[in-house]
Amino acid sequence: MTVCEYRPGLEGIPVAQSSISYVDGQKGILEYRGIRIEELASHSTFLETSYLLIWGELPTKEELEAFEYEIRHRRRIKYRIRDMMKCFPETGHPMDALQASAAALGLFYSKRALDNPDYIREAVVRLLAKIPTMVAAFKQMRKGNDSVQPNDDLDYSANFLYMLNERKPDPLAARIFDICLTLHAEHTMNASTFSAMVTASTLTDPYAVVASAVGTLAGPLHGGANEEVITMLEEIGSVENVRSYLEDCVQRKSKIMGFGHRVYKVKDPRATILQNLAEQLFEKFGHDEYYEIAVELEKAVEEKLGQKGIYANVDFYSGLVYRKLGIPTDLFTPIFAIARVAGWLAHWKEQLEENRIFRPTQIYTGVHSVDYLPIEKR
Ligand SMILES: CC(=O)SCCNC(=O)CCNC(=O)[C@H](O)C(C)(C)COP(=O)(O)OP(=O)(O)OC[C@H]1O[C@@H](n2cnc3c(N)ncnc32)[C@H](O)[C@@H]1OP(=O)(O)O
Ligand SMILES: O=C([O-])CC(=O)C(=O)O
Repeated sequence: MTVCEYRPGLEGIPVAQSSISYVDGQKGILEYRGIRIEELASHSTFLETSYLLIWGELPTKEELEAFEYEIRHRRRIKYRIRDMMKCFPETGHPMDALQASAAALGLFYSKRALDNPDYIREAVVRLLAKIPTMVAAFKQMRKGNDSVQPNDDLDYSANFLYMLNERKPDPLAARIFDICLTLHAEHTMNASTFSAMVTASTLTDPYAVVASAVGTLAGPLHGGANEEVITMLEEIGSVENVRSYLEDCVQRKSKIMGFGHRVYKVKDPRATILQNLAEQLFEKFGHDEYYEIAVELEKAVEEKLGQKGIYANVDFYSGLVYRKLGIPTDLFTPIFAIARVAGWLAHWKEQLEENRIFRPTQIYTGVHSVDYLPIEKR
């Protein structure tokens, strides 16, 4: 066996063979199953893209209709899960609520049959269907309200916005939200997907797989950055303050949220699409004062840090889109999770096809043969 050198963060070390997605970080290319993200954003829907990611091919009309139908009729969550969520502290973060609720699904659907394609499909449908309902339910319950029941007349994205805001969304808003989900659905071996795969490799249930991935996505270096971007734009406050804010960050060696990526060394192609979506929303629903600050910050970061390959990533403009859709800031990362469930499940399914438990090694840096010191002598 070849022993590799230690690389912090496993940088550049392949941990799987996968045919799900591809990134060229120098050229700014992202493909799902070989199809460019720009194509999918223009022509596909989130559920069609999820099918593509999970089953490897675009569905026929009949396959897509059947998939959408199954999901539409699995959106409701059990009253016991709703009751459990009512007991969550209302000040708790929605990502923690989502992680707990996703894990709780395992209590209800505990019979595992990982070698049965029907079981896999059932779990995929259930998770894609119920995760948005859980996110919307917590949003209502933390205000002391009952959750809004799913509306069977509405498609996936329109229904989520409906459950969130208690009114049918504008069609453009729903379409733009759906594109956001497509953009966030998958991204090769990112931290939360790796977490999902490590969990999957023990042959545990898919709810545990998704719950561990949600916990990993929550951090500010990963999916949690979309929320932090808005906090940062608030802190900057005006276009005039952008350059001094950036200088200060560089001096303090603190990270500018929504910039930098392990793989992309140019602007993330999804950031370009998200910026365009934000502009479409501003045109129809009015401007956002933070947009000019964001554009100026992107320009300043490019000038200052572009030579180090630090450019806007997917988390930089997404928050500006969600704000215009009336979504509270602390729901931005749960929305990322709603989308990334598709990618996590695609990798779960792929992992099961040729599973080996993840068990890397470590380089021990501790001591040996130390005598035990009784407590009174320490
Ligand atoms: C969905 C997603 O997960 S997209 C990423 C979302 N995360 C963020 O936006 C948080 C801010 N960005 C970051 O923290 C990083 O760019 C990461 C975590 C995304 C990638 O990290 P890594 O590949 O490990 O890069 P690392 O953190 O080692 O940075 C390499 C160099 O670039 C600098 N750098 C990287 N990102 C940034 C940033 N956002 N702001 C300022 N400097 C940065 C580092 O300080 C480091 O500089 P040095 O070599 O002079 O010490
Ligand atoms: O790929 C990564 O490291 C981070 C990620 O999930 C993404 O960019 O969507």
